[in-house]
Amino acid sequence: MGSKMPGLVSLSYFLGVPFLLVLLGAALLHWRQTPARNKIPRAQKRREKALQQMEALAQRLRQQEPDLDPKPILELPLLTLAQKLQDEELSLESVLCSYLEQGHDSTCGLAQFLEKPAAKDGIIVQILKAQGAIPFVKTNVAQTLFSFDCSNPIYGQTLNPLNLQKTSGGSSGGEGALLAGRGSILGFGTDTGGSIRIPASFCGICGLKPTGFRLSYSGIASAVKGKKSVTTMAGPMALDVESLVLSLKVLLSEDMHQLDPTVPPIPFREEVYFSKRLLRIGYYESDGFTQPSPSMVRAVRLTTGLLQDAGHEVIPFSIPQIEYAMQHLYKGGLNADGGATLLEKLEGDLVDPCMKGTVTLLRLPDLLKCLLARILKHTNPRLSKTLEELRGVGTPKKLWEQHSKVEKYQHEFIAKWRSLDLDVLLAPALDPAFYISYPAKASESMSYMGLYNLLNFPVGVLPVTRVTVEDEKELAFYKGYYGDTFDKNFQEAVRGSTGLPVAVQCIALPWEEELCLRFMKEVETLTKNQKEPKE
Ligand SMILES: CCCCCCCCCCCCCCCCCC(=O)NCCO
Repeated sequence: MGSKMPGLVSLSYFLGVPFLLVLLGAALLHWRQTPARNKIPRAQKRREKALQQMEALAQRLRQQEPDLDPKPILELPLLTLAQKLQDEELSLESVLCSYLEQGHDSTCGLAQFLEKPAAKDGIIVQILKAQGAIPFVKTNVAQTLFSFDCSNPIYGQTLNPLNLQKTSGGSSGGEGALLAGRGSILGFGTDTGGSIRIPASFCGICGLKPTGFRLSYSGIASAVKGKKSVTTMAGPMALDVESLVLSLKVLLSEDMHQLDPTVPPIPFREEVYFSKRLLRIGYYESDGFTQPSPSMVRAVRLTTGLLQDAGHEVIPFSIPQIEYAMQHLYKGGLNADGGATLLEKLEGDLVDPCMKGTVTLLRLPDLLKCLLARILKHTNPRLSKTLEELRGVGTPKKLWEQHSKVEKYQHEFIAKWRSLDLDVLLAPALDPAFYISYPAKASESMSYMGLYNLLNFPVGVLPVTRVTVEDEKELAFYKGYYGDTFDKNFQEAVRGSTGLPVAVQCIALPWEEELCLRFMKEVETLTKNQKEPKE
């Protein structure tokens, strides 16, 4: 320091103090503008170190307990495991999670969110910890969470443990892969368009997207906050329905409302979950927007058949105005700000391939979006409409109009449901797992999932069958409803999936999580008793 000062003094003597100040200002500005992506190598080194530490600990445990076989423990349903822990048959340190946890980054795959460790635990984490859960890992997500792939420039792509050429799905794909690989027994994700349900479906596990605000969302990192017409929700992912039930029971304790009074004080209603009343079940095989894969149709047919044999009534249902709901209400609501918030979070970052298409379109000047939308109107109507919606709603008045259109649609949907006197609804889940990089290319197919974020209904996903050779053969004739590139990409995305899990969605009206889970349990019991399909 001492030797530098005389240099500075003599420099100021020759160049003058103002020049030095300008120089200092420029250096300061440069320091402030250091792109967020510069933090990525440091995060990668931290992960490398953490993996090495984990390996060393595992090695030590193997030496200390050479006879320990964790498989039978990790295969246990959460309920049995909890019982064994209570009875002190087991003393196990394990369990979950991907939310704000004190001292840890929650990056959403964004460089801007690196090196900003949470000051305290989020509310879900607080309650789970208080009940004895031990969060042990944070899992990978899609950059910004606005994708149903699971890849970001910091930690890379998460693969599907059931087929390494396929994605685990996303955005909560790290949880899906970890659970499917029996590396955990309970995980948590967030869902704006299927982010809990798609990884569950692609990886053959169970997931629940509750009604918005039934669980606290406080202390969950998010790239885009403030959107009201499409509800984002936190929810559990696990190996079976009972585990989802247990986690919900724990979370819906008095603590949840005390810690976050914006959450309604509705405890878990056991009487609804354990009711044996026969159900009136609506169902559909296609949403009318994305032609389902052959295995999606077969999964619904198989399940309705079993439900009917068990004495339930099944009634065909059709989705009202699906194109309007997905194109205008869902996409328009998700991008009401013209993508400004999302683009802001990507400033100075590398853009992951799973986000490139959306980001490129969002970055186009408004005039160009408008022009392209017109040009593509007849040749690619879906892309044309997307471009229109990506322009944003424009004014606060238009935003309120958008909100009220969503409310109107919700009520129309409920009126249709009520006119058929339905208890619950059965629908295809999006699957089988896509090849890597295909979620971005076949984004329209998330219509099966996004609809229920728009409606804000609770939905659970569970596997019911696996893709057969017959399903694969039938896929060769897939045309799609629009015959556009999205449809062609969907057909390519789901190819080569023989043996991979196929799920269904179990849907209930808002705040009816217990009924939704009861329906899931019924489907799980009936389909588990089925013979495995011939591959
Ligand atoms: C040439 C390709 C153009 C693609 C344009 C796509 C425009 C936007 C389409 C909207 C797709 C939205 C996907 C959202 C997935 C949300 C996943 C999710 O649930 N995330 C959880 C966040 O909490």
